[in-house]
Amino acid sequence: MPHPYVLLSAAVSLDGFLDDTGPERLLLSGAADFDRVDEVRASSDAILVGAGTIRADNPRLLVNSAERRTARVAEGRPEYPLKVTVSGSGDLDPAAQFWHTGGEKAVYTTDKGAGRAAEALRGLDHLGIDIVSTGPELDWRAVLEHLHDVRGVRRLMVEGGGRVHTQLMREGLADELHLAVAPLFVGQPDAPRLFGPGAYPPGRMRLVETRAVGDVVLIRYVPTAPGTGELAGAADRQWLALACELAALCPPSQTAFSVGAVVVAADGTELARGHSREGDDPVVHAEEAALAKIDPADPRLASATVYSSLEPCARRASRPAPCARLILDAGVRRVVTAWREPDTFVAEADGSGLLAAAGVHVLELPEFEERAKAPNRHLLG
Ligand SMILES: NC(=O)C1=CN([C@@H]2O[C@H](COP(=O)(O)OP(=O)(O)OC[C@H]3O[C@@H](n4cnc5c(N)ncnc54)[C@H](OP(=O)(O)O)[C@@H]3O)[C@@H](O)[C@H]2O)C=CC1
Ligand SMILES: Nc1c(N[C@@H]2O[C@H](COP(=O)(O)O)[C@@H](O)[C@H]2O)[nH]c(=O)[nH]c1=O
Repeated sequence: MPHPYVLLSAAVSLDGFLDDTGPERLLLSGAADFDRVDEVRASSDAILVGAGTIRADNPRLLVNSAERRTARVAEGRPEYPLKVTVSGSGDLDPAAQFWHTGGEKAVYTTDKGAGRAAEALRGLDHLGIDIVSTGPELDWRAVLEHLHDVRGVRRLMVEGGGRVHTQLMREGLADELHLAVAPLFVGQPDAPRLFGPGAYPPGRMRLVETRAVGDVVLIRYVPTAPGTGELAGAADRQWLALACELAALCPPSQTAFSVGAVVVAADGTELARGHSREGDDPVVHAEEAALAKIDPADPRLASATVYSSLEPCARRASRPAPCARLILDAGVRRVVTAWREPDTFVAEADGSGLLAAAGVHVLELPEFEERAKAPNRHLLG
């Protein structure tokens, strides 16, 4: 199921803290950085914070710039983004500024927390606060799916705190991290940290930007490590988007699809990429071209993911082995595709079925189907 684009935003001290232990919120950002945060808020459909941040900071989470609010309205968007919180306990203070400022509000909670939250917020019925349970436990995927499908959220800004950021990062659900590093120390071992201990996606994230904002440095990273098994992660979307871009590089053809493929190790290292008819080979397929660039003895293949804009082919006349076979022979156990092969050239090709029958995890992300089809429009009736 599609998710919103999830952007984690946080300001940290040089020693990695989100706040100090004092009663007041620690201002890590300076004026210029708070204005940058305001701009990101204005570009978002919803802003999420955990119930811990509501208790600690009593935030308003507004778009403060009148010009930015006017621009949102001119674009047909609500003046303020939807405000979202998560709470397991349902222990929410009805006097918190969160409820009394800005746009619409939603609470995601558990079956147990939903009753407590409804009770706590009973006096605020006129505000139409939406309380949604995801079941006995808080299920982050269910939260994101509900925000996307029911609330129409396409871009979600998450402003903390540490427990929320840690879970979204660990579960591979963050599409982007905005880290503002402030030139000061907290030095208190009990102060809240940005990220707690636990099992995070392996490997290194990809740096997409650094920028000085006053005396603060903004660092933007995107994830690279593929999801595991049947679960799609944020990095899967980045890699599949790249595969769709590679499809646009294919020499044109009236008799074959244009497809892009990338092979990525479990730690997010790109092993190889390819596209249809690349180099001097007029019939080579994208997955075939990419796999040919990797040593078959490379031990990373067993835990790698193949991203292909079109499902790997199941039969072909121009080569002895179809791409589904090549993937199995390479020992790859996970494939992510955007588009099922239509009957244009081969009737009932079912490369995905062939791979799944051999125990490979095959994921289809239909939100990329239009991008995968784009360079093939002339072939589709
Ligand atoms: N510098 C910065 O950029 C920012 C700093 N901060 C700081 O961070 C601190 C707050 O962080 P933290 O205490 O980690 O709080 P969070 O804002 O991460 O909220 C944690 C709360 O969210 C709910 N929650 C989160 N995940 C789950 C789950 N899986 N199941 C059930 N409930 C869940 C729980 O609510 P419940 O208790 O109701 O069950 C939990 O106590 C504050 O000191 C604040 O100043 C916050 C934001 C940004
Ligand atoms: N302290 C801190 C942040 N804290 C975030 O800002 C929220 C308060 O928002 P508002 O009440 O609208 O001003 C707070 O709850 C937390 O999410 N953010 C930053 O970019 N830099 C900072 O230094």
